[in-house]
Amino acid sequence: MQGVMAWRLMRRKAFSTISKAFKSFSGYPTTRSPSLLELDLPDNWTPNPTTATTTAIPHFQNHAASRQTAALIDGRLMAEEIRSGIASEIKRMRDATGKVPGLAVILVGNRKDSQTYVRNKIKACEEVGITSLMAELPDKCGEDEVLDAVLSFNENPSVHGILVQLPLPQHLDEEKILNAVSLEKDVDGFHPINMGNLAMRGREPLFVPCTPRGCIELLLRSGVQIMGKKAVVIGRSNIVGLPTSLLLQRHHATVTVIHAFTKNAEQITQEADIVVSAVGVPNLVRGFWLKPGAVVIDVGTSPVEDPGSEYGYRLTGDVCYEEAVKVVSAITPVPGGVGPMTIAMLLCNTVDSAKRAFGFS
Ligand SMILES: Nc1nc2c(c(=O)[nH]1)N[C@@H](CN(C=O)c1ccc(C(=O)N[C@@H](CCC(=O)O)C(=O)O)cc1)CN2
Repeated sequence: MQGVMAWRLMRRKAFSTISKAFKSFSGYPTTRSPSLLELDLPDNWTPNPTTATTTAIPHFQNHAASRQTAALIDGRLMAEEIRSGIASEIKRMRDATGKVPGLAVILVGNRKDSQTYVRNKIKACEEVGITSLMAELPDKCGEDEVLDAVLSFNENPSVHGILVQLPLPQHLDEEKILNAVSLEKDVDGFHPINMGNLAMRGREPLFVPCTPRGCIELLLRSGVQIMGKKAVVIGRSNIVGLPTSLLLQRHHATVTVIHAFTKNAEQITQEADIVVSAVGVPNLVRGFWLKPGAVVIDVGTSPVEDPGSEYGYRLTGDVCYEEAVKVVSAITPVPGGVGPMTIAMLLCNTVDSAKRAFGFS
């Protein structure tokens, strides 16, 4: 009896010590485990100091000698086909319902790249028959102004898709703003509930994020079998790496995610049948990282100085293209691979949303 009492006393004391320890982490409710959730470290990749032209790698040289050349996965062409299908679908919708889909875009600040992407999205909408609305806000605007724009588009029945162009200026709370987008109109698929449904088995997200959906479409339309394959996703961002890894799992691949803290990234990637890279580090993935015959989807698009080109720079992927083409069986180019598919998938998501709203199939 005494033993039981002593054990109970000990247990109560231990519990009180643990809960005190939890409470000492300011801001953490006691139901959360700090050791599990606190380690949010940025992925600061160290760019590869070598380039394709300066370092010879024996493994790569072997393949270079065999002059194997990969098939090009043409994202521009596929996106064009998809856009033409969408245009017909919208015509059918307009004929049947008298209505067309509407997309609202929120652009904050004056980043040149974001302005270009938004311009291209609006042009793509026009071409297929989607009505577009735009809220352009200055770099220094307050969070309330952005939230007001989101809320007014949430209420607008002629808007079926809302997107907030990322990245937002630093002073704005991205999480709060993205959470404010109506789940039914979140055509980027960035809402945490949508992402949660994407992650869970047996659940269906309302929208699949555009770039990850584009990556899978590129694979499927190229006849690449995903089921049972080893896939490596390089990068774990919320908008590309994470949802792409979830989608590949949904297609029954065995997925490994590589990030800035991964040891032996090269060896892990060497085993993959499918490699999707989305870190934005030019030429990070060298030819010798890749398994002969693998399929590569390169999401990275970094501007790299190039005095010889028209604008003084050229867009470069994460994968060293000149080396990779001699090793793999198929690869997306940069530009002209994933980028155009991102916009095509945005149009698809907007049409899907309008169909749901109109009860049209
Ligand atoms: N709200 C969002 N913000 C951002 C997303 C997104 O999906 N939703 N993705 C990226 C940017 N992006 C779309 O917004 C995007 C990037 C690149 C391309 C593209 O077509 N690239 C071309 C090259 C274009 C050029 O020459 O400059 C290519 O790869 O061929 C389209 C869309 C971050 N923000």
